Amino acid sequence: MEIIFYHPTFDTQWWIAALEKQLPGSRVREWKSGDNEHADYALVWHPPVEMLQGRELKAVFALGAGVDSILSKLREHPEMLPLSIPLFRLEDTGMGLQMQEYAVSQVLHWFRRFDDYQALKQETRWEPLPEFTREEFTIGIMGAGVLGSKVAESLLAWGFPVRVWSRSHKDWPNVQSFAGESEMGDFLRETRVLINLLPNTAETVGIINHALLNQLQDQSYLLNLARGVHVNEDELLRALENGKLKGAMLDVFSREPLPVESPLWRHPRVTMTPHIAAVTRPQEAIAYIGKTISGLERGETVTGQVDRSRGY
Ligand SMILES: NC(=O)C1=CN([C@@H]2O[C@H](COP(=O)(O)OP(=O)(O)OC[C@H]3O[C@@H](n4cnc5c(N)ncnc54)[C@H](O)[C@@H]3O)[C@@H](O)[C@H]2O)C=CC1
Ligand SMILES: O=C(O)C(=O)CO
Repeated sequence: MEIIFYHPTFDTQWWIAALEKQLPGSRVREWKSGDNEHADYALVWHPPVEMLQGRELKAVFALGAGVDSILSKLREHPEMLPLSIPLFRLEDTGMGLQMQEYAVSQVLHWFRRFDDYQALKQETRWEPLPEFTREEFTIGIMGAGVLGSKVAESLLAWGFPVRVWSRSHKDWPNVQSFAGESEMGDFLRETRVLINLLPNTAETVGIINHALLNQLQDQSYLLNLARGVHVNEDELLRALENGKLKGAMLDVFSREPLPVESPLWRHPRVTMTPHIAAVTRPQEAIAYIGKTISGLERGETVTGQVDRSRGY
C-alpha cells in the first residue's frame, strides 16, 4: 500500500516512520512537487492542488478536525478531489481532552471571579465579592459533535447546568438540547457562558453577531474554540462595551495571526490564545488513521468521513 504525506509544519520523517510501523507493509513517502507516482491514500494539511489532482486514491485524510480550509480549496478547484474519493477528518484523537481542559479552566476562572479579582489587584483593592452560583451559570454549547459532547461531559462533571444547540436534538443525560434556528432564542435566553464548537460552513459563518449576542443574559461570557470567522469581531467588542458580555476568551480569529492593530489585543476583558485550543496529537491521530485504513481495506464501515455537501 502506497501512502503520500504532506504537512507544511509537522516533522514529516517522524510521521512516516510512525505510520509505517502502524500499518505494516505500507510504504509512506513525503509528497514533493512533481511526484505523480501511484498512491492509495493521501494524508494532508493545506495540500497543493497538484498533489491530489488526477489521482485515483482510495481516500484522503485531513490531519485535523476542521476541514473548512480543504473544502474551500475544493470549491475553487473541484478537479482536485472528485466526490467519489472519500475525505476523512480526525475525530477527537486527543483533541476532546484538550478542549475539556481549556473549557473547564476558563469557565472556573470566570465562575470564581478571578477576572474580577485580577482587576481589583490592579487597583490594590482587597475586596471579597459575592459568589456566583451554578444555577446562574448555565453553559450553552453551540455544536454538539465530537468535541462539543466532550466539553459538555466535562462541565456537567463540575456541576454546571449544560445545554447544547446543534442541527438535531441530542438525547444526552442531564443536558438540555436545542436544535435549529427556531430554538436558537430559547437556547440563548438562559445561557451565561456561550461556548462555540461549530464547524465553519456557509450557514455558520458570522453566526456570533449582534443579533445573537443580544439574546444572551446581560454580563455573559463567550468562549470561541472553533473558528474566528464565526464571530463578528466588531459586534463582539460592542457587546463588551454595552454590558451584554462581561468577558471573552478567544482561541481563533478572523485573521490569523491576529493583526497587531486589532483592538482585541488591548481590550482588558478579552483573553486570547493563538489557535492552540486543541492540536493534532500524532500518536492518537496515527492510531485512528491506521485503524480506519485497515477497516477500509477490509471493506468495513468506518467513521470520520466528511459530508462534503454539508460542509463538515
Ligand atoms: N481551536 C482549535 O484548536 C480547534 C478547533 N476545532 C474546530 O471545532 C469544530 C468542531 O469539531 P468537531 O466537534 O469534531 O465537529 P463535529 O462535526 O463532530 O460537530 C459539529 C457539530 O456542529 C453542528 N452543526 C453544524 N452545522 C450546524 C448548523 N448550521 N446549525 C446548528 N448546528 C450545526 C453539528 O450538528 C454537530 O453537532 C471543527 O470544525 C473545527 O473548526 C477543532 C479542533 C481544534
Ligand atoms: O484540527 C483543527 O481543525 C484545528 O483547528 C487544529 O488546530
